[in-house]
Amino acid sequence: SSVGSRSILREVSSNGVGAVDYAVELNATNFDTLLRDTPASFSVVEFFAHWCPACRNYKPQYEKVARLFNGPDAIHPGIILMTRVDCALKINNKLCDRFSVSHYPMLFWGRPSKFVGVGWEPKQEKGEIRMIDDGRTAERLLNWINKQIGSSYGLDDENFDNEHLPSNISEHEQIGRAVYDVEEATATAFDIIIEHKMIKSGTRASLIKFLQLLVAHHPSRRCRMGSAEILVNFDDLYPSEVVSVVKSEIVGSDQTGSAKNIQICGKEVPRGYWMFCRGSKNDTRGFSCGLWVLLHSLSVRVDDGESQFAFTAICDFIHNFFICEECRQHFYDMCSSVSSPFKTGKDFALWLWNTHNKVNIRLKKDEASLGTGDPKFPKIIWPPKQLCRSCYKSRAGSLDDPNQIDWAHDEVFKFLTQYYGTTLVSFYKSKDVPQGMATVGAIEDSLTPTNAVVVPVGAALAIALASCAFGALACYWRSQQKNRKRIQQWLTINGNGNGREKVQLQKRREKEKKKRIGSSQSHGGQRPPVPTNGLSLYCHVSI
Ligand SMILES: Cc1cc2nc3c(=O)[nH]c(=O)nc-3n(C[C@H](O)[C@H](O)[C@H](O)COP(=O)(O)OP(=O)(O)OC[C@H]3O[C@@H](n4cnc5c(N)ncnc54)[C@H](O)[C@@H]3O)c2cc1C
Repeated sequence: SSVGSRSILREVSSNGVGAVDYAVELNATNFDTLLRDTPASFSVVEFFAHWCPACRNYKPQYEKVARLFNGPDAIHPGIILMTRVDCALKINNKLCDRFSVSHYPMLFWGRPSKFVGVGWEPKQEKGEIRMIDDGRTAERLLNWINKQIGSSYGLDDENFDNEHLPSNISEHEQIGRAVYDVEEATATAFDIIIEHKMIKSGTRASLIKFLQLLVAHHPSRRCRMGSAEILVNFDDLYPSEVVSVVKSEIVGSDQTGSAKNIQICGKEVPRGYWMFCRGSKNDTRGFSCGLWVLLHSLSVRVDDGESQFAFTAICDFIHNFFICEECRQHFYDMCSSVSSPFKTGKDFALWLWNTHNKVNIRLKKDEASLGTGDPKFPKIIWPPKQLCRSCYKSRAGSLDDPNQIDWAHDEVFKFLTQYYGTTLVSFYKSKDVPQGMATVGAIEDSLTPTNAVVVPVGAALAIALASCAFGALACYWRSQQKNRKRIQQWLTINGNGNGREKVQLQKRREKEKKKRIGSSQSHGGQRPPVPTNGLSLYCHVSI
């Protein structure tokens, strides 16, 4: 079964008896991928067997801890990924052997990337993966964890707080995690568009333009690939009114249903929580912060020749698809006040930065009078001197008005490029991923492409498609349109045609589409139940 955090972390699965499971169930097919891609700093992996009575008794204890860290309402999200692997499933045999599982439940601790592609042996006690030797109850497990990371989490923690972002870590270091928020914002924006049925004849072109921008310049490779897939299948996924009439005649059904299955940044996203954009109070930052970071990260990646295109793509996207009425209106007013087209990427990036500062100033006043701001993240003119001293030419000027500050614009642009370019993706890059794995990682800085990219052929094709960006897509897009026209002409010439021909035509198109997308399915079987030896705390396994 698919165990993306989308289905488990976000919606938190029901375990069939009314309660929910917070721990993410992994299996041999997704173990490495999920642990490699998680933004969490640490991971606990519980090896268990569903037939083991001790494991069943232990489950509520484990879940009490998992509740704190996993799921959309986690009190401390994004720090520890709590997972479990069912060793009684045949599919997991090798995986459980890899970790020398000798009893159930058996718990391990480590940085998520340290679990990828490796195993554990009893002699390895001092290695980077550690066996948790005292986690028999929820209290003891949480104490064990607290000792490892110097935290003071409690099972009764209820307050939403931001203490997981240690105050001694600068914003500059934290931005490295923002790439996960950029993914989250992209997927959330897309979910909102689908949920609110916002793709209409008047907004289609604007979405296509924005998707083109994402394909070319999104800092996350998996979002680039997802955007490319949506773009090339756009007509099938979101038929325009004219086409949808023709299509529904052919297949006799409404095609728009398939749109819901598209996950623009892969099935793990949205995860349901924010990292860099997490506020100190619920609902203060999150999506709108992630959206700003996405826009800035796009703005520093566009070339001079694309700057005007990027400007209109972003303005139109916010105008048509940002569901905050006041925000979209104000932003569009600022877009409309631009009188001459942008000629350089630098001018466009600086315009967006300045526009964001104007929003900050306005909101600073509103939040002060209404008390609606996040006390830990007050609106400021950005970047402050602590982040970029060289951005300020002199000390003079009012910090309440960006226009009165004597900005060193070249320095501001240099800073923006660094901050939203290389630093934004640095956290992922610095993650210790085993050799060979790094090249198939989901996120990669498009400003600093690596030379030696080794990927499977299928992925290479998709990446190539994504990298070719505007040119290839425009070309592909046009050929798709032509194909569609040909079909329409064919239908017109043949009138209603006979039913069999239409069905054949539709089947051929479906087949071609399937070929393009490819399919991946996991298979699992069950190992026959093994009798227990009656131990109440652990079930031993002979290996
Ligand atoms: C296009 C758009 C228009 C909006 N308009 C409105 C509105 O009219 N009214 C309203 O109430 N809310 C509006 N919002 C939401 C609002 O701007 C904030 O996103 C929200 O209040 C959360 O604020 P935050 O503290 O997370 O910081 P945000 O303003 O969301 O900024 C996110 C991060 O960007 C960085 N940053 C801050 N300023 C700049 C800058 N000038 N240049 C580059 N990076 C910067 C900082 O690291 C900051 O943490 C808008 C959002 C967007 C995306």
